Amino acid sequence: MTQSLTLRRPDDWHLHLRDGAMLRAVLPESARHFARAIIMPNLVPPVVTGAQAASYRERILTALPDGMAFTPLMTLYLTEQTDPDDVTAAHDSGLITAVKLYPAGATTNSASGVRDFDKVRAVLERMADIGCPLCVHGEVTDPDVDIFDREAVFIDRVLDPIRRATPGLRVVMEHITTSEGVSYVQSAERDLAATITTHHLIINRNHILVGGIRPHYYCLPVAKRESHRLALRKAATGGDARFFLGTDSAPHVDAAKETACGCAGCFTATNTMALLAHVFEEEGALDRLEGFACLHGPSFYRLPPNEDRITLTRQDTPVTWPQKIESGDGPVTVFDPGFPVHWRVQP
Ligand SMILES: NC(=O)N[C@@H](CC(=O)O)C(=O)O
Ligand SMILES: [Zn+2]
Ligand SMILES: [Zn+2]
Repeated sequence: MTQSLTLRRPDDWHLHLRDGAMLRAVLPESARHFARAIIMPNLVPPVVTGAQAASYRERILTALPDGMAFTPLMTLYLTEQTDPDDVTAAHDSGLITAVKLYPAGATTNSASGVRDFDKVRAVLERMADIGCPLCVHGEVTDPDVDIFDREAVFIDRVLDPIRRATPGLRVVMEHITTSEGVSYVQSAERDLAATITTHHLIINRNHILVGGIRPHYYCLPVAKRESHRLALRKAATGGDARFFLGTDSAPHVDAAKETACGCAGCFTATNTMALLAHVFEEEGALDRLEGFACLHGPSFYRLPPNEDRITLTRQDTPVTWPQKIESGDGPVTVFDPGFPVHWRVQP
């Protein structure tokens, strides 16, 4: 029996497109299914000013193949030197949708991130005034904190103090990976939401480490134990509008992943919607996929939902997708869930 599911066209509220040849290779993978995406600014060098965001936006639009529609929602990379007036101008003109906070050293290309949170206080206050959301990579970088505890410790030591000190600041905890992250978001009546990735609904830390080390499952925040994965599944499929899709699709060429010190990031743009249909079906929540992938994000960002539709169909034989995308600098491995998937997005 063929089952089908029609949804509003989804958006991706956390996406890495990179630049140059990699941008040209991965952009169609997202634009094929997604109408809009929040574009992460962690290029080398990062997208720090409004002028840099404007030129990155142009490069994305230039890389978009003819006939494809896609709206990049730009972000600025917050540094200790960020000028509140530049943020205001970029936000008021509609150029940027959010500002991204990376604790210095927390993840890929985060060296210019924030070390001393007092130094960004004025920018955060300005963002609260103008209604510009802050997207947060929520991990402490303190070497004494175990990598599996870094998200929970960040909430207590950094995020909650920032939110208390900056009433009205609208915050998205990006790519949450823990039950503590879920509970923290649920504890806030307003001004707080979280993105959840596709891969964190599928893998736990055993998938990375048992039976051999799997570099393509290594991302940051690193996948946690099974109880956390289950908490994320419950949050994503539970219908709560504070949780929405941010794939964190983060391409790295295989040579940078399959090496002694491999980069963090899972590339899921190609098969995310099929995988989400699988996950939501398993949870008996197919009717809530549209909320998670198409409605809750626009509602938080105060944007209209997309008017056009996509259709997912379920077929008896497992679907296939390319195992790798050629990037110009080498192949990028597409996330492999490790189980057969029967859903596909109708072309
Ligand atoms: N998620 C990752 O593991 N990597 C991201 C950075 C990030 O989102 O933290 C990347 O840019 O590769
Ligand atoms: Zn991150
Ligand atoms: Zn990311």
